[in-house]
Amino acid sequence: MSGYILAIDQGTTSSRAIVFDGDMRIAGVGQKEFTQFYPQSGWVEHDPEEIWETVVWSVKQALKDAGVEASAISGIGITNQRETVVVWERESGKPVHNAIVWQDRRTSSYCDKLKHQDLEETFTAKTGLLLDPYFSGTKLSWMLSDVEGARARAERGELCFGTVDSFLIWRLTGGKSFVTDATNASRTLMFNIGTQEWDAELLQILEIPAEMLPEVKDCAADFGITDKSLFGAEIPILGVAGDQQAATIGQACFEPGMLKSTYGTGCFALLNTGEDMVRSENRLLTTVAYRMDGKVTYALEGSIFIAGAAVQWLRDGIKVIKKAEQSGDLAAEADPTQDVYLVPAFTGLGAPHWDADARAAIYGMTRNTGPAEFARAALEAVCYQTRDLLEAMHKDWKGSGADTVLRVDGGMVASDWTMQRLADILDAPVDRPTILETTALGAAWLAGQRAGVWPKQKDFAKAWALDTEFKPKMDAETRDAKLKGWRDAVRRTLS
Ligand SMILES: Nc1ncnc2c1ncn2[C@@H]1O[C@H](COP(=O)(O)OP(=O)(O)O)[C@@H](O)[C@H]1O
Ligand SMILES: O=P(O)(O)OC[C@H](O)CO
Repeated sequence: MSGYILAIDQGTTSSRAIVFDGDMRIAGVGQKEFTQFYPQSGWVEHDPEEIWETVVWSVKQALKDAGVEASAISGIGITNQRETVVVWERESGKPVHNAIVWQDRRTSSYCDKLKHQDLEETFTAKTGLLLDPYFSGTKLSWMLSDVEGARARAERGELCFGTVDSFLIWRLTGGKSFVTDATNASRTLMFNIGTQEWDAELLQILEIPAEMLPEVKDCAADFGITDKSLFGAEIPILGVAGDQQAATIGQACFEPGMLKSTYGTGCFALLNTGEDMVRSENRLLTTVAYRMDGKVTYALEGSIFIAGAAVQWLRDGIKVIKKAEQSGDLAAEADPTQDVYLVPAFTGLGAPHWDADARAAIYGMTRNTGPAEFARAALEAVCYQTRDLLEAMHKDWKGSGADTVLRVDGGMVASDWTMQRLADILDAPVDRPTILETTALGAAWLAGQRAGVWPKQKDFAKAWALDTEFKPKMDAETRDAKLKGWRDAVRRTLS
């Protein structure tokens, strides 16, 4: 069998497919952006058909780029934007509504209502999550209430719910497999992360019929076989994980205490806590890092909604840069005597504040403030927020090893300026690996080791290679003053 593995990385702004060779090196890539719909303030939707088309296109392109036939692929690993809700007809596979994206805040008042009924603790105890519109459950509930006839159809078993992985597998297998994995299930607000089952009580509260939920499998499992008509050969789907969990795997954070942070549209830091379901006292999430051979490894997660999205705002919103790559150089030109802070609560604030109603603000502007200070403030905001998450993690995690370095990945880590500033603000080293497509690599590894063509966990971890270690250089006085300024700015922004 060849060692070629195909990873499908279905992200928030684009679909990507990567063919890896037997030495786990990238052999071919296909990538396509798709449309973001903003039907109302705070609402974000995707067209599932467009997601599907961009995935199929990307896979074909990646195979072409690698010069490899589908028959040479030993297995597929799928990773995806998490929490995003798709509902489709069981008969036809047709979606009944646009996908409601993880960033969408439309269920904010529904979450408040559940909180006022004192239900947050019930959800947190079972799912490790909080009552925030971010997660799938209240979004699915909204779809069943607001799409005409949907709840009755779901009760009759005519509709399927899935996160994006389930929808893609359904389509890839010609409707033969209706499955998900434990990491994606753990983000829905309906899955009990202790018992590893859909939770009847939570489904009842959210008024969701169990008939519409997929079977939950390990991250490395037999998820189905692709329909031959799609790529010219049947390929087994052998690995699935939500994108942040796939990045944790791709970064080989397999030991308790190991920590990664991914800087894409948002930023998500995951700390491996091993078999311990650590309950946060600092508003972090308890979630499934991965489930292999029926054994669950848990993580503490800090989720920040805006990271690279702040760079997009510099580019598309206030137009101070033309390309994301320019943000670091512009920030480096900023006047060091100006203390300008951006609190990027464009869609509320995630961990550790969970303030859905806060909105972004800039503080400390003078007549001399210009594009360079905006760029620095946007990039520094990501660093400060990471520091807030890591401080919360250190308080929650009593095990050893949480002082270890942070492994980083995602589009934003290409910026040396940002990574150096991150190390300075954290006062800790930041490690950037040679392979920045860590998310895709994690999904590919799940499939590759399952197919028996890639190394098992220990040898895979040994293959992790450092590109650059950013060491802190900022003096303590400067850092403390900056952190104080940031905390003041956040306090003034909270709703
Ligand atoms: N050199 C750079 N400096 C700063 N930000 C960057 C740079 N390159 C890309 N980005 C940001 O990274 C994000 C894309 O990262 P990616 O991991 O592909 O995200 P996603 O998976 O969420 O679509 C974009 O928001 C972009 O603005
Ligand atoms: O698409 P990304 O990389 O921004 O990741 C989105 C997360 O999975 C949302 O929880």
